[in-house]
Amino acid sequence: MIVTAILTFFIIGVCAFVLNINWKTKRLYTNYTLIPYRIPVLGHLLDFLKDANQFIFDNFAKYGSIFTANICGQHFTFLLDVHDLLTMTKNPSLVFSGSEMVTTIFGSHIQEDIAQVLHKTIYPQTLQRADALNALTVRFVESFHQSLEKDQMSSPEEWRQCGLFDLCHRFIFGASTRALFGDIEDEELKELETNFVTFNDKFYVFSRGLPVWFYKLFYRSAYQAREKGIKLLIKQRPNQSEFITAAREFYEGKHGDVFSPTDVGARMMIFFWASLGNTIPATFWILYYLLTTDKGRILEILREEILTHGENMNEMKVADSVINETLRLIGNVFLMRCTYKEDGTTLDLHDGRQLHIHPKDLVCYYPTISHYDKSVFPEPYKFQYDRFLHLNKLPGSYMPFGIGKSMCPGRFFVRNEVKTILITLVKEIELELVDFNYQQRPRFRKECVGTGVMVPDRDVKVRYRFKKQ
Ligand code: HEM
Repeated sequence: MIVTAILTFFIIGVCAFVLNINWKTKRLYTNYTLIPYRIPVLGHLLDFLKDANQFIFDNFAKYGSIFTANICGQHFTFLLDVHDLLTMTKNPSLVFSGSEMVTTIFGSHIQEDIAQVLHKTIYPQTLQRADALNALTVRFVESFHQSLEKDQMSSPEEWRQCGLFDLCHRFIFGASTRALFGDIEDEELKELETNFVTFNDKFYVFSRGLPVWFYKLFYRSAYQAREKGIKLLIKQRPNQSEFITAAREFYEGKHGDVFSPTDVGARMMIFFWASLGNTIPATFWILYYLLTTDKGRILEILREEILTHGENMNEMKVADSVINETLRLIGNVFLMRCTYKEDGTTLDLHDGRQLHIHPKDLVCYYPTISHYDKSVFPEPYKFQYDRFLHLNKLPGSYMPFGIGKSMCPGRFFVRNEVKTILITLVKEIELELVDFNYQQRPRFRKECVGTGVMVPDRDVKVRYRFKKQ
């Protein structure tokens, strides 16, 4: 009798459990796969933190171009066929989902209407308009050369040995920060730099959108570094760029009642990180591929290009192709959208199917999938410096800077920064690898996936010296 009762309870329990899962799965994901997970509450979090790139590629191979992951209760539907991308980005009910993310990463909430003003007015006028971009580039070049001269004076013509990543950091950090934020005293710049490095090292954890208490408890020094950086950026400096001036005026003037000084500092922190966090590793990979491919022959080709066209950056087509090809290989971002419509929204997919997006679920495109698609980019794992040289326009499946409304507004500036460094390298500096061992080459830091560009897991030894003029 007792055995029968226990068995009955057991069977009812199992049925209820199975029915509940099925019901939930059916209700939410008709026709699409919610990937099974073993750990309740966390869902796929650990797989995702360990190696999100592998997680996506594995599930793409297993389930095809649409599947849903559960990360701590948040559903991410990956929509990985490039033919469905425009359906996603052009759907008026889907909006850029960065606001919550930005809140956790930088501690500053950004409302959709403010984001629109930035994208429609401030970014185009101050980072993309030719004369504003030109002025910003000139500031970068001046600052960059000032720091080079200091370095050169310390021991002219001597070889200096360092890490390639460290060198790129030195090339970019001060020059970019001063070009954007104005004349920062050396000491304050140093302080900003220390805090940037600490926060940036753990940036990937902040980008996973976990609750604030988690960061305060487990990532205390990175959290504090962010707060110190925000404090340092509240202050205005002379000669700040048109971009920073316009953004500050917008926050402090029109929205002065909404934004406290700390909020403005946090907004500045977003621009500060955005201008450096991807640029430094991208420059590292560009120089790494130039130094390790074809025994430095591409640097020779670049030298010829620069000698032929002077220093006209718009004419540096080989440099553009090198930058594009590097970003194809290392560009790494999640393009995410969500809907706030109560009944969600439905996407009509290219193959005739429909995908319903529930409110608060995230839809996510991962451009790395198309960057490594051999039907678009033959021999996708190979660095081919001239791959983009013969294309009139960039292919639709190439998007290291994002797509649509939220596309990176700094994409023109970063090209000019890199070209400044390339011009200097071919004209003024000799740079070479030291004891390079291909077996111990840098790989991508697996845990940093999705934050913009892949970060190298180790540095590469180089030496450099200034050429005799
Ligand atoms: C290789 C270097 C860079 C890469 C790969 C890169 C990539 C990106 C990506 C993928 C986004 C988000 C797009 C989206 O989610 O749809 C973004 C946003 C942004 N980037 Fe860049 N970026 C780079 C350099 C820069 C630089 C130098 C600046 C300097 C001003 C900059 C300023 C910004 C800003 C302000 C945003 C936020 C736009 C918003 O308000 O939504 N970026 N970037």
